[in-house]
Amino acid sequence: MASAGAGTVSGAVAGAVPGAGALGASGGSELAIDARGLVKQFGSRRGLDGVDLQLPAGAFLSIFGPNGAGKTTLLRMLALLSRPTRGSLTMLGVDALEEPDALRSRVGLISHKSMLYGDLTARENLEFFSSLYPGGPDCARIDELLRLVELDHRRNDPVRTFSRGMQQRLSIARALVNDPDLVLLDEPYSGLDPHAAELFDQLIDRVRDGRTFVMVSHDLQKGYEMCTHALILARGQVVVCAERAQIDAAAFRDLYLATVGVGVA
Ligand SMILES: Nc1ncnc2c1ncn2[C@@H]1O[C@H](COP(=O)(O)OP(=O)(O)OP(=O)(O)O)[C@@H](O)[C@H]1O
Repeated sequence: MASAGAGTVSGAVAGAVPGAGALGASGGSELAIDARGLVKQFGSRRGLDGVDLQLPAGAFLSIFGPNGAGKTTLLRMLALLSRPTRGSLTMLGVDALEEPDALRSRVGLISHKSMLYGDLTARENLEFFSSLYPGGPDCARIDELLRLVELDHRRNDPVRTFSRGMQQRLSIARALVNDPDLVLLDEPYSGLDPHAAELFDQLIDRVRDGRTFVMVSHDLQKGYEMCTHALILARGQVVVCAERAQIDAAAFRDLYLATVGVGVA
């Protein structure tokens, strides 16, 4: 499965990593993501250049790659914030290009930008985001989430008075307010101190149950440790796509380093 190479990288990868874009989706297992031939054209520049990805439900995929490799472009597509120029994308069994609205409530996004309203309290933020989904605000769930992220005692404080780590915890609650099946993490550790990062780890562990995660990370070691599956992009193409169990850690690091400097499309 190590697939479509990016320039010099493909030679280094060939034969080194098993599998392909199928990520060990064994017969019969449900796919959370089934992307085929995704292309994103920005004028004369190509952000994604034929990306295939088949990810089983319940997996944790870490996406790596140098600056400009296409990680954000791919994540934005999965978050239904951007459409591919070409290709197909099915998520959670739904055609994401034909029926994006049917998917929005099933996908949550946590990025290094908190996407919270500073003048609203923690609770008001969650009520607002909850009200965007069918059924309106779910007060019991909001209370449960505030306890989960250990912000119950700050529920009535404006978010602008929160530390970065606290905002990040609240953004997890925001992303989970609609109980999504697919959670997208865009460099969630960016700007967190070691303690806040540890708390964030614990929170992610506590909300893993049955959900599928996709995380973009520049931290090779952390991203590798957390994932069940790994994807390396360079120049908008898939360089490596494999179950972690199939990847030797040292070889993976070498493969990743080989992409640095060839990522910008
Ligand atoms: N809105 C846009 N308009 C034009 N080009 C874009 C746009 N968004 C992304 N690109 C280009 O697409 C390519 C991939 O960008 P992308 O942001 O996905 O990379 P990335 O892997 O997330 O990089 P980084 O690690 O720096 O965040 C780059 O060449 C970038 O310049």
